[in-house]
Amino acid sequence: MSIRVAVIGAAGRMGSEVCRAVEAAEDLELAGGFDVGDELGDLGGAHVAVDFTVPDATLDNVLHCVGRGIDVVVGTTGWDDDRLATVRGVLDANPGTGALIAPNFALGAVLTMKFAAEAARFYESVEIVELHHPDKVDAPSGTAVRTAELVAASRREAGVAPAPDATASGLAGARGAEVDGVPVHAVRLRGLVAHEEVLLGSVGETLTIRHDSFDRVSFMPGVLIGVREVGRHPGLTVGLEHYLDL
Ligand SMILES: NC(=O)c1ccc[n+]([C@@H]2O[C@H](COP(=O)([O-])OP(=O)(O)OC[C@H]3O[C@@H](n4cnc5c(N)ncnc54)[C@H](O)[C@@H]3O)[C@@H](O)[C@H]2O)c1
Ligand SMILES: O=C(O)C1=N[C@H](C(=O)O)CCC1
Repeated sequence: MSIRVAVIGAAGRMGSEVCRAVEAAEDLELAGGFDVGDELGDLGGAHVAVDFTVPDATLDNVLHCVGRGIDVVVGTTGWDDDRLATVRGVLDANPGTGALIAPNFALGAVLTMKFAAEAARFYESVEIVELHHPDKVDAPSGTAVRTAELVAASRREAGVAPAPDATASGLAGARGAEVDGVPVHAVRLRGLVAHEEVLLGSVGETLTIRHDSFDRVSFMPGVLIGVREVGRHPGLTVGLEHYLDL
């Protein structure tokens, strides 16, 4: 039996790509595409809904799906602990339903986060540069925020001292935004899609871990893994790495 998939945000850059990927997959069936102004209802009888919308809309969409027992795969950014706790609460009331929320479905981006967290305890300094297309509405990227959190957790656990920084004066923003003590710098440039560099340094050496998504098709293998696996993972999962045995 094929998995029926609804796409919320279907008219957008990611949503339209997901519709194409679902239609091209033999084991999946597109139950419907939904965008602003559409009544979600039972999402066309979908087993799984995929949400690529905007940070302001995604929580309501997820609650709508989970409240009806529809598994949901979410790529939209803008999640924080309070919003995740709200989702957990609704999932507790709907046992058996699964939600996967992942800031990045590109397999290389997932590996970059993993490698960066692994490397972070060995270096004095770490900073993150994320580079995206200029139509992106949030900064820094959800991926960079998650990378910084994982890096910071790894350094905390290993007892690494804060990175050295003698800056005593400067223009606001020149040192980026601090996420969990890690400076994150956001570039918006026409021609880019989604890119991230994690820069690590100690005396006499640096290590740069870089990932580039040149095309939104790069996110589709990960999205389809999410769609196929979410039914086997009841409750809330944050990050595709948990479906990849990483
Ligand atoms: N997790 C990942 O791998 C990944 C990859 C790329 C983008 N993203 C994130 O996905 C999100 C969407 O990115 P995009 O480039 O496709 O944006 P986009 O602006 O091209 O598309 C968003 C779509 O959502 C629709 N929308 C807005 N509010 C809605 C609502 N209430 N109900 C239904 N549809 C609604 C918009 O009309 C639009 O068509 C962003 O948060 C982005 O950061 C995540
Ligand atoms: O294009 C976007 O917008 C992207 N958003 C995600 C993020 O904020 O991390 C993932 C990469 C592309």
